[in-house]
Amino acid sequence: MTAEKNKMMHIACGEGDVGEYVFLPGAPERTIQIAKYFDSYEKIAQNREHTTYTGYLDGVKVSVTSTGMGGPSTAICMEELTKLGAHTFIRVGTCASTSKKVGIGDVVIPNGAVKMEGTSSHYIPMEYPAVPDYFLLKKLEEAAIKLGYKYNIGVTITKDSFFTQTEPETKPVGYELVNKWNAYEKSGATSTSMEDAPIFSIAPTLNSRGASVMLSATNYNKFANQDRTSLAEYETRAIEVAVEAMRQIIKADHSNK
Ligand SMILES: O=P(O)(O)O[C@H]1O[C@H](CO)[C@@H](O)[C@H]1O
Ligand SMILES: O=c1cc[nH]c(=O)[nH]1
Repeated sequence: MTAEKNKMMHIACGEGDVGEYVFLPGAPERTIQIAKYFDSYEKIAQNREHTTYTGYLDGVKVSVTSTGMGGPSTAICMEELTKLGAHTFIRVGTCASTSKKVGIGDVVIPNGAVKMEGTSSHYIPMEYPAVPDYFLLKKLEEAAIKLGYKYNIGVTITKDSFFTQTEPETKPVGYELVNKWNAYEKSGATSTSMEDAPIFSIAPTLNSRGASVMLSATNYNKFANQDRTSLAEYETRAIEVAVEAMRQIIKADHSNK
């Protein structure tokens, strides 16, 4: 925390500002879209890439904080939220399809993440797998079924760099990137984005739980241009699944107390 205001250095939230249950979109603009699903909400803070709203779901305090893009800011965000009492994190993101099984507008719930990124290795050994919390994963799947959305459960690829995925052949190490992306695909990975592996890896080290639900922004074609205007009509699907799952997680947690 900073000395003067007792606020966390990056997310700019202080004691009592956030709930134990937190949604983690990458994009700051998505925070308000998620907060609108709360029973009530207020804007708490905005600093750098981190915007936070806090409100209530079925009487329990919950928050949404944007992580920004990629592992480093996501790690900072989770660390600071944990210091303020958060213990359950659901990423609500967008991803690209890396499989014919996933089309644009599909809901994607990762059951593991390829660590094509560097942040998780600051916490845990590289050979240790990045997997979401199983209970959270189950609740996300149940929510997708309840809401009737087409969903995929599969391995996601977390990368540190966007354009080395969308145009790998143009990069100096393209010879390696292209082969890696082909290998991940042949190994069955169904999606890619930029925050899942750090969330899955860091959560247990903070005695917390992490999982992810994403909306596929593309059809199977990692080189396609993405038309973001066509996304708006689908984006709420991942949010709805995340909110419904969080309600059920909260209910289960409280009935177990
Ligand atoms: O949709 P969000 O959560 O912003 O995440 C995805 O979008 C960004 C890249 O465009 C990366 O952060 C990627 O993970
Ligand atoms: O292509 C995409 C879309 C969303 N997120 C990514 O990381 N890549």
